[in-house]
Amino acid sequence: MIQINELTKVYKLTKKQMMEQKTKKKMMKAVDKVSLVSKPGEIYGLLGPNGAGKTTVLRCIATLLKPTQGEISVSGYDTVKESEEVRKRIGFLTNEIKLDPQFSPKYMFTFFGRLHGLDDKTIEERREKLFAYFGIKDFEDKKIDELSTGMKQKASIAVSLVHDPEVIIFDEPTTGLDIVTARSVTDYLKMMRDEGKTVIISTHIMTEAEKLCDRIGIIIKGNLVLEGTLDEILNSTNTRDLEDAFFELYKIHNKEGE
Ligand SMILES: Nc1ncnc2c1ncn2[C@@H]1O[C@H](COP(=O)(O)OP(=O)(O)OP(=O)(O)O)[C@@H](O)[C@H]1O
Repeated sequence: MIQINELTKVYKLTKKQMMEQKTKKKMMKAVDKVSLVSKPGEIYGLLGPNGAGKTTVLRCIATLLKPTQGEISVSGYDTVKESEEVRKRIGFLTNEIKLDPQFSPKYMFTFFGRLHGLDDKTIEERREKLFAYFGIKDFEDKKIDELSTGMKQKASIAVSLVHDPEVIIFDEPTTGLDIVTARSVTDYLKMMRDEGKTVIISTHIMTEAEKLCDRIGIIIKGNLVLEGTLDEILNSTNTRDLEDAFFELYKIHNKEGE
């Protein structure tokens, strides 16, 4: 279970960032009082456009960023005060975390397994299962550097699951993957959901959110503007699909200067 209570994250901008973003403001509020609950046995999807704050929310849950205000608990542990306990229980995937290019998927899997305190037999069993499922065996001994984007993503996913975490936090898990590989990832997420794990993902792909997520939170400019099952979202926006619902909300919540 993930419980987020009024999470606000403000970034201090460097001079370079101020120039790039053409702003005189020294602070940037990326997430504004977001509250949500992601439950075991459910896939929660954070859906939003580029820069909406999805990665920031997921990084705060994963203890990589400290909230400016608000609290987050994962399986009852506070992400700031009990970050070690949280880290033991989560599998985190993000595009920005790269596997060491010099090593192979097999080496990285064993390395992270040992880091989590697993014995070699358990690591081997998990590797067999995950590498077979994601079709990693054919390239398990190749250097990460020599792998395609899809192969790297598959290896990163397997490594993030080495300790069989109860909470899965995946930032845009299918970005850059072909349709076959993307389906194997979303099927795996469903399997973990059905095993009773807590799964939260971010996406900007409407069909993925529609098909995969049990509940969807729509985030625009750092605000969680609507949350619910697909049916609840369509009912409350009086629309027929998620894309239409999203644009209805976008018109209201993306006004300049807000
Ligand atoms: N380290 C940082 N310093 C300053 N600003 C940042 C930093 N990280 C993110 N931001 C800004 O915070 C806002 C939210 O970014 P975030 O990456 O959380 O959005 P996102 O919804 O994940 O976007 P995307 O879909 O493009 O990955 C953006 O305006 C971004 O430029």
